[in-house]
Amino acid sequence: MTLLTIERISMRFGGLVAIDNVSFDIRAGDITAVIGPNGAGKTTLFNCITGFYKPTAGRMTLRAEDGREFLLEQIPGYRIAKEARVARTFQNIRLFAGMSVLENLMVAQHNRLMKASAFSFAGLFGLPGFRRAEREAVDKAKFWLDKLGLTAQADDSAGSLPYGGQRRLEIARAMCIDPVILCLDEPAAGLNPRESQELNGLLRAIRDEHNTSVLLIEHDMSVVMQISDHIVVLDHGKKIADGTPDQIRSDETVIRAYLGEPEEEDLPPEIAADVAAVTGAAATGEVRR
Ligand SMILES: Nc1ncnc2c1ncn2[C@@H]1O[C@H](COP(=O)(O)OP(=O)(O)OP(=O)(O)O)[C@@H](O)[C@H]1O
Repeated sequence: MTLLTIERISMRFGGLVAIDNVSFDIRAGDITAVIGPNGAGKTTLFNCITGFYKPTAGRMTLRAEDGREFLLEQIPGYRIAKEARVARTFQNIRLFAGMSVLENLMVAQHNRLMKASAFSFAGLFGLPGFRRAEREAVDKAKFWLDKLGLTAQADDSAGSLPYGGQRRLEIARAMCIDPVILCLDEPAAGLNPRESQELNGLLRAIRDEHNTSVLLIEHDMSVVMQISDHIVVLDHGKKIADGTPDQIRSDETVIRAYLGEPEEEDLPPEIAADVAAVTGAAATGEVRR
């Protein structure tokens, strides 16, 4: 079933066209990756889907399980998280650094708690409905702390967690809104190989056990190729390919976008490794442009 249809989305910044007429579908239950060289428009596309930007043109239709449809380009950003249940993390981590790890997860459930407190009255007097909602919020926070291996740090300040822990906390916070789509902007950035493997397992579990589809931007091709069901490739704001990891690996246009036109000199090792991961070629000096 198609969960989100992106139709002819464009985003201009003055004279610069960051996204140019891009269309694709996100199926329910898939891990979809958006990849492409630097400046391809990945983050801009993410910002459009999650309501941080309003696209200059195009339509994004999210179909909820209950049959409701949300036109994401039309509704205010806060409703995209609250009602359409599209959650995100950021390329540069954005936690409440001075709050505890547990408090960060409680803040994420603020909307639900405010409603249960009848916007303060039931909360002030500790009425049963509010107390139940509060217990459920704590239980949910504890569930995700456990799932992400952060239980022992629950009372530590979020800012004191090591980098990998902060990345996991951002995912836990996003999961506390029970998202239908979890949008992750470079979740493997800065992780070591072990943490990167753990992330793969976590994202598969989120897809398989929590009825949440995953949309990720990622430069780490070992993550993308191992876990994605569907890959969309952008280059200079345009979609140049869309398919399974195997289809993307052998797509000539994608190989050219990463490789450039053939020349004699060797690629720098870090680019050669990226190209090799996309194409399946050996990550050595034999990859040339
Ligand atoms: N707010 C903005 N104002 C002006 N130009 C912008 C803005 N945001 C992005 N751009 C431009 O849009 C283009 C696409 O940028 P974007 O960050 O979406 O690419 P990206 O694929 O995410 O790149 P990277 O992999 O380096 O993060 C770039 O040329 C960028 O400079």
